[in-house]
Amino acid sequence: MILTVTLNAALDLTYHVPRLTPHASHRVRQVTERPGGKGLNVARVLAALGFETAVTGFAGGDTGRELRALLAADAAGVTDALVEVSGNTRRTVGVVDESTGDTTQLNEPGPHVGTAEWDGFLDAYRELLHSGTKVVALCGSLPPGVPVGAYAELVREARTARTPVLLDTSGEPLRRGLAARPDLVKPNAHELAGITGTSEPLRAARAAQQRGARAVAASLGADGMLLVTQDGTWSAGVPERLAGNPTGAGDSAVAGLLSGLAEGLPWPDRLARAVALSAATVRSPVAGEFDEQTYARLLPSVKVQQVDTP
Ligand SMILES: O=P(O)(O)OC[C@@]1(O)O[C@H](CO)[C@@H](O)[C@@H]1O
Repeated sequence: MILTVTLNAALDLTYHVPRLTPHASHRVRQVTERPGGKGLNVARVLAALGFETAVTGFAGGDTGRELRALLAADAAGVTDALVEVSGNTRRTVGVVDESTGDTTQLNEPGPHVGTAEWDGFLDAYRELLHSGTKVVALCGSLPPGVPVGAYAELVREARTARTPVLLDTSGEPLRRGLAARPDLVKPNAHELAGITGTSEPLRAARAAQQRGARAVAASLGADGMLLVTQDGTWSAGVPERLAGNPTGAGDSAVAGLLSGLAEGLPWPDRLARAVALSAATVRSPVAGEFDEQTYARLLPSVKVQQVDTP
């Protein structure tokens, strides 16, 4: 089983408008509601690919109930191992400007999580690690009340359980998480620059590796991905530019890397899967889903190149 953790799960609302203009009123052309937050997106993509997948994290209140009902109705069949919290699960709103394809994201902070709730989660997480979890991904922002070192703690628990662990977060939780030595981190270029102070992706990825990650997969938007590991360094991209909604493309990259890790594929094959899934997600109107035909078409055409190490 592949486990994903979303401490700050969300009900994702996506609005499509013909053109987004600040200070103006808009008619929304299309509305979608999905169970979201980064780890839920990763899990939904994995389940659609046929992997046995479970999600944990917090869910609570009316929004939490709605999120869980949507998850249960999803034909792909993600196992719900979310832990109840007293506060209300947040909503996130993505506004897609159809004239440019650009997306504006508005993310609520999430429910306050108390100390007893966090301790209860840790118990549930340990149990999941010891009951059939093959690989685990820790994804997204932290809700208020959860300690800033939470991911570092979850990485350490995974390492104690000898479960390979991937971390996808940003800022101080990422900085602290790195020091706990996760097997893989997946920052985007902005997040990577934020923690290393360098905007050149290769130098920044190596700096993140020196801070503790065994491997670093940096997503570089339309420029594809860069992967720095102890066995080699590779870059990969798709041979065409795709227009669409990029929200969730990074989560699909995580799904590609995780599935390859679970299957024991060589690093270049994991990277190819991540890049093709990420691009196919841009062609889907909402996060956590990908266009299957685009994925099947792109996967054989992904160019993975070894990067010479000086
Ligand atoms: O606030 P976070 O946890 O950083 O990000 C949450 C979020 O914006 O990320 C996903 C796209 O990656 C959306 O589905 C989701 O709601």
